Amino acid sequence: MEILVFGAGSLGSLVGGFCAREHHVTLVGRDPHVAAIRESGLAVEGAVEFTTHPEARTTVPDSADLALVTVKSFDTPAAGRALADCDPEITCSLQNGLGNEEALAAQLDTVLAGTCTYGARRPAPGRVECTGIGEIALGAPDGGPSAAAERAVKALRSAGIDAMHDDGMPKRLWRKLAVNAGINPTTALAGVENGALADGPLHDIASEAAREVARVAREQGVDLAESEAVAALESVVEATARNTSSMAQDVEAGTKTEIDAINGAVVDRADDRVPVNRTLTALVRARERGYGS
Ligand SMILES: NC(=O)C1=CN([C@@H]2O[C@H](COP(=O)(O)OP(=O)(O)OC[C@H]3O[C@@H](n4cnc5c(N)ncnc54)[C@H](OP(=O)(O)O)[C@@H]3O)[C@@H](O)[C@H]2O)C=CC1
Ligand SMILES: CC(C)(CO)C(=O)C(=O)O
Repeated sequence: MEILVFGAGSLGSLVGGFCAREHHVTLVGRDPHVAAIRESGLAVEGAVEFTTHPEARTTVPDSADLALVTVKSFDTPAAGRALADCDPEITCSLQNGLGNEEALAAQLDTVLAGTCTYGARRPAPGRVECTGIGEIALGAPDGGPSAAAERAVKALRSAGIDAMHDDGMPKRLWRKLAVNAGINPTTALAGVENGALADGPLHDIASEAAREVARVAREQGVDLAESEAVAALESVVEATARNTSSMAQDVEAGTKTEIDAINGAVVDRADDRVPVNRTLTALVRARERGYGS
């Protein structure tokens, strides 16, 4: 299969690296990472170790069977516009947050929703570290069967990725949103690892944020119980206790966060009051503007 990974950062390099062992893969990213891969290949380290040689470039190729989108959510509209030039048969978001599929579908025909629980970081150009083996779930954004998802899952599985087709993606996306809405801003603002949310006041803030997400999900017709959202949050806190969340890393580095697609998206979609998500959104936006840093 011709697989294009748009956004060769941490996650894109890891997933693209796996895929390159079985398929023709083009990583679209930025220099110096792209230049290093062209020079010496991509070294995958950590929980899995191998070197692979995907094509790497800074612009999209002419065509692709499957495009995996792994830019941060604020770059999704630009990714959609760039991908329209090569018109992939199937495009799938593996990103966190809400709204990525809609942004891609504004430019592209067959768009799938995806969630990914693999962990990745990029220690240096040409290298990517797998910080945790997880799974990728793909499916139609509105749920139901999808031949495109079946095809994409088959391609990922043949490359050694634990991938599955889920015909209930809306619930899966909202459950992951509840986890990220609880963990990411709370760890970012408190400057702590995920494990600090296991109990005490930070647990209370994160779990109330997750409960609000479940309430908004139900307003949107997605049957996510508050207890299920909190249980998902607690299980990820335990499994990723030593992780510094992506938002905590972004705030620490002074770079833009995905707050708009995570807690901001909950606030935008809420019919009712969501005070914890509203407050977390405002505080992270203030940090992005340099307040309190
Ligand atoms: N890392 C992880 O373990 C996981 C991440 N996710 C989600 O996956 C998504 C990606 O995360 P992550 O990999 O950590 O983010 P990164 O910032 O590491 O990767 C995104 C990459 O895309 C590049 N990029 C953006 N726009 C373009 C463009 N137009 N052309 C070429 N390259 C471009 C960025 O470059 P630049 O920074 O220079 O703009 C960056 O290198 C997020 O939504 C995240 O929440 C989900 C599960 C796990
Ligand atoms: C699951 C979690 C919270 C792991 O750190 C994550 O997705 C992130 O950091 O963005």
